[in-house]
Amino acid sequence: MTEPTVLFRGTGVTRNFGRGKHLVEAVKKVNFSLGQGQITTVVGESGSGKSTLARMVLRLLPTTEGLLEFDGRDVTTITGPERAAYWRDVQAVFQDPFSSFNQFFTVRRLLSRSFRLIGSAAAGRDRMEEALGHVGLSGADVLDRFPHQLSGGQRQRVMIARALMMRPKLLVADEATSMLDASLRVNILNVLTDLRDELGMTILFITHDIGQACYIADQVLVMEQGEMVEQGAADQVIFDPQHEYTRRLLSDVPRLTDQSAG
Ligand SMILES: Nc1ncnc2c1ncn2[C@@H]1O[C@H](COP(=O)(O)OP(=O)(O)OP(=O)(O)O)[C@@H](O)[C@H]1O
Repeated sequence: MTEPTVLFRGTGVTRNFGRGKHLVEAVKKVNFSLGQGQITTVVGESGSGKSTLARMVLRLLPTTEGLLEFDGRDVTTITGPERAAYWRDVQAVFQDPFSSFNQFFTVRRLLSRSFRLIGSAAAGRDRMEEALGHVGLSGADVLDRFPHQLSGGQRQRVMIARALMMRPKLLVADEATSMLDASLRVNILNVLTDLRDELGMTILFITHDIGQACYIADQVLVMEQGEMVEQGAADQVIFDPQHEYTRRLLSDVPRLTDQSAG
């Protein structure tokens, strides 16, 4: 198989919090790349630095050290209009879809807020329908509903649609399925693999659950206490893990090894 084009590359990426006795090295000199059109998952236990890494990729958190390159450009310290443009190309979906919703806004109103970034209301409406279609929802079904009238899975699909309206090149999903029950979780994972297969979307998927990581990933990055202890093609990491920590994570989900995860 030919190597995919690299869309995002992190080199020596480091993030510390606090100092002196209170220093926390949340992410330590991590090197990784995200292949265009691939799903890369970052997996690790709570506190391993996954969200900190995701927030640096999203440029929501400055790096302490290291280089971030997107589409061949150094984006490590971009600010102002350059960063605003970056946030169109790189969109995020977070854990709790409820928290991002104003309970008194319909889905239509929530999604309409992106229109000004798209240019015109007419173009925005087209994109809204298109984006809802990509996540398997129809406007007629959800646009006039309020958040409490949607299931958790529908809410998360609306949030993915909102991100897709910007036609991002990279979608970062940080524990985007962890508040959903198992069947809805698989449904969202399938939405993400469809986005990869149909749109060629590049996805960075963050999870503490190696079962989910393996279910959707092309590439798996394993983090332990701020370090990236293992990375490789999903099959290689699942069936021939090199690091003890990865083996331990995998041993918690024995059924994975017969590829029946879900
Ligand atoms: N703003 C902050 N100030 C101080 N320490 C922080 C901050 N954010 C994260 N940390 C610390 O950095 C380390 C990594 O945290 P991070 O949230 O990135 O881990 P995680 O793998 O995403 O965990 P979880 O799955 O629980 O979200 C932890 O020790 C955490 O306490």
